[in-house]
Amino acid sequence: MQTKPFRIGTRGSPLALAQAHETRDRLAAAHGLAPEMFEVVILSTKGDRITDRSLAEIGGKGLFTEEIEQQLLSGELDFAVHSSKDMPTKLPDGLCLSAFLPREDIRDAFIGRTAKKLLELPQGVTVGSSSLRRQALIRRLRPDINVITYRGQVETRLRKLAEGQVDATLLAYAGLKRLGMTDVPTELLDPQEFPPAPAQGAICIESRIGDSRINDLLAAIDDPRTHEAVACERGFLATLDGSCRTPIAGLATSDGTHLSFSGMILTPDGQTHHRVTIEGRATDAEALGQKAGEEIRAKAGPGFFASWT
Ligand SMILES: NCc1[nH]cc(CCC(=O)O)c1CC(=O)O
Repeated sequence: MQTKPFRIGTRGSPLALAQAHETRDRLAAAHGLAPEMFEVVILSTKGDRITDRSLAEIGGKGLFTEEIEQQLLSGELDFAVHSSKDMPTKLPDGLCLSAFLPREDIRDAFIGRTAKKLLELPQGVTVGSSSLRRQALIRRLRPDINVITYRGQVETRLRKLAEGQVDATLLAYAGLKRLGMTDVPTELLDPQEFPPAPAQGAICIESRIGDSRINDLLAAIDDPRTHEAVACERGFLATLDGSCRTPIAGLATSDGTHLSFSGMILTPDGQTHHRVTIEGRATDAEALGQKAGEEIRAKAGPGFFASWT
């Protein structure tokens, strides 16, 4: 029997902590354990420390996970909680994403200081976003807008907005909901026009491959439909993106038997885009995502990526 608390690794941002606490509470409930049986261990990552440059510039997504993964591999942590969206498609040897919590709302939220909607912004105003996908989607719908790179925790971004550094920004509605900030968005964007990032809104748990004691514990809170959807979206991402420099959107839904996916890639200026849709069996989720990736790559042609990467 487990006597020492399980050690859960997480970043220290308010959103990361909310996600770790939700995971702890679900595990405690599923197994009839006291919350004290789970110790939340906060780690600072390079991605948290460097906030003045875009992620693509400083080396991509691994920056939010490196330190945590080292401690998983060395056995100092039992498992780690992340936003699936922040996870590189290739994990270090020995680690896997073993469970996904039921997905939150997948939509992007628009937060306008003056205009309440993206299409109602006056000509030429400034919108802040650090996401290549959001930048390209904004430029596609509003080529007149000045999009600037804008990083930091949710709270920092909202403060910069309130101070007038930008006229509007975009954030994942899922994160705002988890922080209890449902009144912050002034518009929720239509996922057809403004499709989310692969894996947006899904919390995942990373653990050691073959650690059956921990993986059995985690299996009790895995949501299979979210797991399948995210596997498909990550398959799509992995097929397309080695560099983190391509604006990519993708969303799958699974009913447990059937899965449908739609994906989109854009040029950074938003002036060219391609879409793909695919349907199939939920058990083939990852392969379907990869197939969609191959199809959209063929549609776009070699010149598409060569034009800026
Ligand atoms: N890269 C930051 C990040 N990673 C996950 C979320 C939101 C929560 C989620 O998508 O699960 C955010 C902030 C944002 O995009 O607004």
